[in-house]
This record gives sequence, structure tokens and C-alpha cells, in this order.
Amino acid sequence: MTTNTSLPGHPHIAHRDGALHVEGVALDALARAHGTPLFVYSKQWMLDALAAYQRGFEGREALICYAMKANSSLGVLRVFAEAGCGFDIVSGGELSRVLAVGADPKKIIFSGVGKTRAEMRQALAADIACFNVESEAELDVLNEVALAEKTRAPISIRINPNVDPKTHPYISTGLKGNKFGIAHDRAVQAYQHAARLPGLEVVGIDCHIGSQITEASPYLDACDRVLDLVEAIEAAGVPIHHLDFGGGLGIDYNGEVPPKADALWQQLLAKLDARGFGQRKLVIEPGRSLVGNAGVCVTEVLYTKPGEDKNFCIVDAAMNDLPRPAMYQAFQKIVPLRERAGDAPTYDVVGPVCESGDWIGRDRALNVVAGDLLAVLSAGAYCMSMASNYNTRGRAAEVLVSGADAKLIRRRETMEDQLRSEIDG
Ligand SMILES: Cc1ncc(COP(=O)(O)O)c(C=O)c1O
Ligand SMILES: N[C@@H](CCCC[NH3+])C(=O)O
Repeated sequence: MTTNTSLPGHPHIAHRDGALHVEGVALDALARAHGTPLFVYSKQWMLDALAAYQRGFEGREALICYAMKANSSLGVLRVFAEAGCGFDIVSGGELSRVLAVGADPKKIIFSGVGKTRAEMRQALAADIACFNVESEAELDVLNEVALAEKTRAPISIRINPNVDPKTHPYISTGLKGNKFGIAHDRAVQAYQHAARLPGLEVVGIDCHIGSQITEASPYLDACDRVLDLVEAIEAAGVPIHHLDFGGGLGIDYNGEVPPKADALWQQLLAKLDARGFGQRKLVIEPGRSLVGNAGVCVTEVLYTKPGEDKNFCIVDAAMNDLPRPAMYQAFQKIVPLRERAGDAPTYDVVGPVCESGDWIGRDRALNVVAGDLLAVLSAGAYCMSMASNYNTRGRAAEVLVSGADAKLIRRRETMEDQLRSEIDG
């Protein structure tokens, strides 16, 4: 008799006859074929996550722009482009990537506090849908660039609503001490200024309050702040066509229960309707919630060693592959590909990088020996896209799984790849 047990909160990851699978593909076979560390993504999980947003917006005019900084690998972008999704970009590099997979420029919005003139020119030439402008100074520069290019730049102003998203301080973005957006009390003036600039065309308003948000209330508060401003801006004579509420919805890393995308949007739409804004076009910029739990990182145990205070399980993935624990003390579950019977000692799971901050999980009960394979869960967002070559480690390979098919979407980085841009002497 075959056994099939999904991991709690991860319906697409299951132990089948003792072996961990993503959809229909056994992870140990992928590790043998491609080596470790190896990122493996479930296409179905991404499409299901997107469908939850699409359900939430049924009957409304809405543009879902995947915030591609969460995972910008071409194979992942292609999944969303083929599903008709738009994209939120934050650099000229991201624009080049997303155009390479055939994204519709009219579904691309450009966020970020430090756009360069070259990036503005690139995005104007691509004819993107909107620039989310983050300062008065940027309004002036974009106006100049657009006029020089004999065009007009469609813009939203990102406002900072000063709302606490109740998340890690490094990923809060809508508090008044954060560098993002224009202060709430300067917004009307900034819109009036923008409306006078001949190279700009005001199309919307934008806010994004943070990431890994697990409650609806910060969104509802931010929504009220944005709508108050829209009323004031329109009373000052500047029409606003679309409302962009950013991204930020969290995922279950360790038992968190964030609202489901469709349920969150039901609440937000009820507020928009109640305040008379139900007919406005909506834009959102979700990242993590579209890819985070689609991915795992498979890593091999290299050594186990007892320490004076702690036992260490040294694996071949490190902070250069999985930077979130080192950067935000983040928790990601770690699951053996094959469970062993017997006692499970407690280990700190660490990588080979020469930093004490190079840990992947602390105090984990694991029954493992060298050569065993582990899966680090919730590794679809902000892992590969933040990976580095620190300690001259090549970046990992990536595989996209769909049903029983597994496709290599990034080969492992070689030493030659790493040295290509260096000049010696
Ligand atoms: C402007 C902007 N939009 C969207 C996102 C996506 O956020 P998340 O991945 O939390 O959905 C971010 C990152 O926080 C962002 O900075
Ligand atoms: N890199 C962060 C999210 C950043 C959100 C970008 N504004 C994380 O892994 O949680």
C-alpha cells in the first residue's frame, strides 16, 4: 500500500512511501540529477496562489503585478507571464528580465526610491504602465527625462501612510521613519506639483506598507489613509484613476495564519465600496504570497558535530543561498527527505560560510547522518533572488516542477561564470 502524507500547510509537498515529493517528483532523484543545494518550485502552488487573488477581484477592474524581486528567475517569471499577470519591477535589470519572458509592458509598474535617469529612459522606451514615484525630486527628474524623450510618463505617487504593518522592522516600509514614499501630509502638494509638470501624466496613487504581513488590520488602516488622501487630492483638482495597495501579504513559515488573498480582498473591497471607490481600477503588487511556499531548497548534510553547548548539523547550503535567517532571524522549517526511525538530537543547522551568522535553523530535532538530504521549506521567495557569491560559492541550481515533469530552469553557477567579469592585472 502506498502512503501519501502532505506536510501541514504545504499541500504540494508530501512524503510518498517515505520519500519527500514536490507535486509528482521525488526530491532525492532531483538532487542526484542536479546536485545540491538545489531549489525546487511547484508551478501549481504559484498558479493556485495567483488564482486566490484573481478570485478576490472577480467582477472588478484589477491588475495583479507580481513583485518579481521575490523570485526573478526567468522560469518563474514565465509562469506568471503566461498566466497573464503583470509585474512590479524595481530596476532596469528587472525590466530586462521580464521583457525577456514576453511580459506585456502595459502591465508593468516601476517602484523604488532610487530610479536612475537611464532606468527611466529604458522604462519609457518600453512604454510601461506606470512609474510609482517616491519623492518630489524624482518627479522633477522623471519630468525632465520624459520631455527629453518627447513623451509623457504615467505616474502614481507612493505615499507613506505611517501605518504599522506589525512585521520585522527591516521589512516595514510604511512607517514615517522608513525611506519609502512621500509623507502623508505632503501628498496633496506633491500631486499638485506633478499635475503641473508637462512630462508627467498622473494616473494613480500607490502605497506599500511592508512585507510578511499576517493580519488584515494594517491593510484596512492603510486603505483608509489612502482614500482620505484621494478625496483631498481630487478636491484639489487632480483626478486619480487607479489605486495601488502594494503587496506584503505574508505566508505560513511556522504556523502563522495570514488572511487568504481572496478573503483579505473581500474586506478591502467592502471598504472601498462603502466609501464610494468600488469602481476604481485596482493595482496590487504581491511577491512572497505568490511564490514563497512554492519552493524548497534541498541540501546535503556534510557533517554532524557535537559542540560544548550545541550540536551542529553542517549542510552544503549557506547564508549565500538562504539569507533570510541571517538577515531577519527568520524561521524556515527543515524536513529530512527520508525520515529515520529513532531519537532525534537537537542541532543548529549551519552552512559552510565563515560567519557565525551563517545558520539556517536553530535548535532543530533531526535524526540525520552525513549524506542525508534535507529540505528547507518556504524557500520560493527572497532566497534565490537574494543569493550571493559570498565565500566564492556558486549560486544554486533551480528546477520547476509541474505534475510529474521537472525542468531545470537554472543550471548551477560555475567558477567560470563567477570569474567572467573580473579583470586580473
Ligand atoms: C514596492 C513593493 N511592492 C511590492 C513588494 C512585495 O512585497 P511582498 O513580497 O511582501 O508581497 C515589495 C516588497 O516588500 C515592495 O517593496
Ligand atoms: N527580503 C525580505 C522581503 C523584502 C521585501 C521587499 N520590500 C524578506 O525576505 O523577508
